[in-house]
Amino acid sequence: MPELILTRHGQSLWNAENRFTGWVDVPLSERGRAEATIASCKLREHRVDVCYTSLLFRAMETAVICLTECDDICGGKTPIFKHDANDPNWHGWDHYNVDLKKELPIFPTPALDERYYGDLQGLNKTETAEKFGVEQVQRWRRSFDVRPPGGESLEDTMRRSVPYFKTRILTHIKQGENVLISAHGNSLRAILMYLDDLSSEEVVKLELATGVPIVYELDRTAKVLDKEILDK
Ligand SMILES: O=C(O)[C@@H](CO)OP(=O)(O)O
Repeated sequence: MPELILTRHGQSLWNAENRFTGWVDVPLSERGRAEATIASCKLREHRVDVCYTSLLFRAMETAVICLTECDDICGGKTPIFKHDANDPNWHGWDHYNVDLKKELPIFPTPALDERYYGDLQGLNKTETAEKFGVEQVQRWRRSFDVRPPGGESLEDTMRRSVPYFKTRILTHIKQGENVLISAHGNSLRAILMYLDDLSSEEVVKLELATGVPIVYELDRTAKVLDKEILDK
């Protein structure tokens, strides 16, 4: 049965500093790279045919580490970035290998970018809670439909991530291929909300750890059969 592996990127430099990040393109910390390496080892027994990431470097770094640190995951294929994510058959200047069957395509797409955090981007989360109150900041961070000032709600993020997930990414699952997605706390919360059929009240409690793969087994109609969180 096809597998769908979702991984939030490893710890970033701003996760370590407890700062709102959103669309700011912050790289992984040393610990984040170690988390991605551990994720790669945990996925040793799994095989990936195609990978999707956001356009943000921390998700790309995590994808590359996952696919190359323990390269059994690629089943002998070479991971290659495909820079036109809207064209599933795109072969531009990346196409140096004559045998397409030896490529493991990685599609970066803005549909999987983190929620845009608006005016909060760059601010320290604890200081922001002291200024605006813990409950208000928690509403901005975790509620389904409340927007942080100038930013996106989870619902807004879901409007771009879930249609792309359904029309583009699930197509691979329906063809029997295994997919790795490397993305962000909130773009993945939106996709998990869809996969696990969570209500807007339930999603408030959903927290995703950095660098921990979640493996779904689906059937060819994309119905979820099993789910395992590789947090041990
Ligand atoms: O800062 C961010 O972009 C996100 C994820 O790190 O934070 P939060 O935990 O508030 O969703």
